[in-house]
Amino acid sequence: MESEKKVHVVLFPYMSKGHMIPMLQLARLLLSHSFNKDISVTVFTTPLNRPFVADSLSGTKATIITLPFPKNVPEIPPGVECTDKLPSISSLYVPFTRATKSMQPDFERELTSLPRVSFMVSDGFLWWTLESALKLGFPRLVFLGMNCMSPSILDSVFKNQLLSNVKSETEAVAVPEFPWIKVRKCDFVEDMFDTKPTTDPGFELILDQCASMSQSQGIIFNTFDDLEPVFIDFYKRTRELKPWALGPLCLGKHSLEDEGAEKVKSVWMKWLDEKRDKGCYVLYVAFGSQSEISREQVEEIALGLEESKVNFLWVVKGSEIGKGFEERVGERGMVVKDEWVDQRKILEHESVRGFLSHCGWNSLMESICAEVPILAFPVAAEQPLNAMLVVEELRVAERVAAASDGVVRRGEVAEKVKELMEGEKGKELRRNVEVYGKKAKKALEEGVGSSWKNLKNLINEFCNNIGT
Ligand SMILES: O=c1ccn([C@@H]2O[C@H](COP(=O)(O)OP(=O)(O)O[C@H]3O[C@H](CO)[C@@H](O)[C@H](O)[C@H]3O)[C@@H](O)[C@H]2O)c(=O)[nH]1
Repeated sequence: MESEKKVHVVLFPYMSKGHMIPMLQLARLLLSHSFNKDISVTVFTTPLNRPFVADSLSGTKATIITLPFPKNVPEIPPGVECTDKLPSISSLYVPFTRATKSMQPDFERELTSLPRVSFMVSDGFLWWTLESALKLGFPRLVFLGMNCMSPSILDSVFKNQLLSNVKSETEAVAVPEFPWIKVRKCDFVEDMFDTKPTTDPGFELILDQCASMSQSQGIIFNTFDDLEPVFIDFYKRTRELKPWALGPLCLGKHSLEDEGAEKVKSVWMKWLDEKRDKGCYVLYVAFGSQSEISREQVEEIALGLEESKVNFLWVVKGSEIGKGFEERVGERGMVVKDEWVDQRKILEHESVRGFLSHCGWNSLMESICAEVPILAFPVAAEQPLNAMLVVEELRVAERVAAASDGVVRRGEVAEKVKELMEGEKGKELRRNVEVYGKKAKKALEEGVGSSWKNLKNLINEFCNNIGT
């Protein structure tokens, strides 16, 4: 049977844009790799996520299978199948994620009707997919959409209970494995360093995810060898779970739409064109697909941008900005509210010279690839660790400092924004990010790039040397 000779990869992304996007980029990368004649890819998702998945995979031969999302889950409003639609991600992440396990029987039924699976890449949050892989006899690789440094630091903080006895939020403690790196309590999700009863639902979920991860056959990082060699090497030397650096995934072939004739231009792209034509530089401001920022913080950012006097494009999700702001900044600023923008295209625009970012890993990778220096404004999750990587290790970013109440004040925003866009520091960061941007492109160069070769090796390792 012909299908028996082929490499068949199953991908199962978590239902959150920040996780789906890099996994779908991985699908494109697999299908455009020079083994493409031998590779087929099946992506699992749910009905309401299907349009986004299909759009992201347009023009490829990927097969999409939808599984019904669990119904009647207490706390999860009907019709919510993606975390960006949750009324609160911080309080509903656990029940939402737990509910996905009810998809397991349907998932396994579908798998048994598919051609033999060579290996599966599933999101680390979907811990139960390992059971399915073991039951049906194929390898599972785990994907978190992260870099290699952040989970390495998180592991150390957690295992060594590094911050458990530290009272101050801002006291810096050295990480034993990487002593030049200092962590502070305020850089971690509340309570993650305290020992908890194993009955705590959030803690229980993490334990299940970690157990499933450690029994998997490998872990894929959205990074590349030249970006964080120390951390990738550390992971290789000290972990049983084999790391595969395959990024930057955002540099895989864009959709056909991107390559073909230009669609109708959005108002913000036209606005960027106008700024370029007038020789003006623009700061891009965005906080990812779903971040929850307090009203007070949004207001401070707005006033800081106003005070900075720079041109800016601000993509806002689910937040209200104080009255009169847009009128006051006039032509200098554009605010895009609750709309999906093509962030990669914005970052690649000639007028964009800086990125005020919440430090989601996809955003940082996209900024590095577009050679745009960053003003790091971490908000949640592993973002403060990502900020450390880009600020302290790579020196492609500057970081805003929060006041003692955790809020970053307008004056700080204004000062750092000006420095990034017009100051000496901004110039230095731009020089550095240009170097990494070039290395990023090299990593995926066909036949020679480190990530290109890593992907080839991964396919060979799990598919009995097909294509060599
Ligand atoms: O209007 C929009 C909004 C977002 N994006 C894209 O959406 C992705 C957002 O990803 P990311 O920057 O990583 O932010 P989050 O959505 O917050 O991502 C979650 O997932 C990431 C990967 O695991 C983590 O690093 C973050 O901390 C976590 O919040 C990026 O590719 C953006 O280009 C758009 O294209 N248009």
